[in-house]
Amino acid sequence: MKTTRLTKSHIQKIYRPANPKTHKGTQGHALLIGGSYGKMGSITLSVKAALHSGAGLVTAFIPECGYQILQTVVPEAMVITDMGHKHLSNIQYEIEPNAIGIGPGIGQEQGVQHAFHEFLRRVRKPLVVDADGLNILSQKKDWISLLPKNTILTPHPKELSRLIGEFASEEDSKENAIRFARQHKLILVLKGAPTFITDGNSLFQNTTGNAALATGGTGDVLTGIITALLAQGYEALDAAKLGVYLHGLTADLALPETGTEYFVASDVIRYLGKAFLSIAKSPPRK
Ligand SMILES: NC(=O)C1=CN([C@@H]2O[C@H](COP(=O)(O)OP(=O)(O)OC[C@H]3O[C@@H](n4cnc5c(N)ncnc54)[C@H](O)[C@@H]3O)[C@@H](O)[C@H]2O)[C@@H](O)CC1
Ligand SMILES: Nc1ncnc2c1ncn2[C@@H]1O[C@H](COP(=O)(O)OP(=O)(O)O)[C@@H](O)[C@H]1O
Ligand SMILES: [Mg+2]
Repeated sequence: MKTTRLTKSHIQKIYRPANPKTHKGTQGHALLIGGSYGKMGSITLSVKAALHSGAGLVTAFIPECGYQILQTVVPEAMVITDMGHKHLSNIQYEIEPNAIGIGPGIGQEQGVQHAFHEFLRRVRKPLVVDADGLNILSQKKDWISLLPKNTILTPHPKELSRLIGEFASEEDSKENAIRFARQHKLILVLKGAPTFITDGNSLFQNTTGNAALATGGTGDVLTGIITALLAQGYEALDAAKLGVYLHGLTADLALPETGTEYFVASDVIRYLGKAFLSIAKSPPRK
């Protein structure tokens, strides 16, 4: 399959600057579902990244033990807690988000698997599934059919091999991932160096990013960025392309200032403003 490189001009055709008259009610409501005891950092990073990617409202759905952490670290986010103390057990909420991201830090316990299954049976929104959400799907392959059309999956190579199996070469793995995306009508973000994106019919290769991103939590941040873009009404493939490009661009912009070693996942969020500004064709309108 022909590979299209995601250049700045390709991305500039996707990016839509905010309407000056917009308000938080029209900027999209992103719901991020994740976390467990010892892994609240993952969903906190996703939530923060969504807020810094233009979502008008962001809600976190987390196990009860994360309540104070979330409310303290990210006062801009709203929080709904699960009945489960350390892990998710029953994903129920009364809000109507425009997009949902699920998976970072949730673990794969029985109770979590059950809650995830019940969630999948009901969900009808634009969706991103990452991390342990993908690992659970790998164990329960028949749940893949419950994913809404154009759901975005964001596996790293290990998560991908759990999902579609091991192959002799990266090329074979990519070919099979493309087939998987086509068969299940999903968008796959094949994270790596570089990241590829496919909807099963076309394949895109990202051109941003560097080794500074090789640090825990940068994938959790990507989940928050893409979910926020979906919530703002970007089509799934566009949200994946724009999100992946901006995510890598933060590391490229940071590199001369931070170097590789110093850079952490929070720095992706810190440089998101500069990344958005550098793809804008003109300064933000008043
Ligand atoms: N601060 C936090 O709370 C963090 C929580 N995290 C959560 O921890 C859980 C486990 O996620 P992990 O991804 O760490 O565990 P996994 O077991 O899914 O993946 C780690 C394995 O994948 C391999 N791998 C990763 N990227 C690779 C690449 N580009 N090429 C080849 N191999 C690669 C690693 O070598 C390692 O063997 C998830 O729920 C995740 O969301 C992580 O996101 C890290 C940060
Ligand atoms: N050497 C690298 N060059 C470019 N991007 C990288 C590199 N290493 C990691 N990344 C990016 O960092 C992110 C890591 O995601 P992931 O493995 O899910 O991390 P975590 O689960 O810890 O948040 C992916 O977007 C991946 O493409
Ligand atoms: Mg990850």
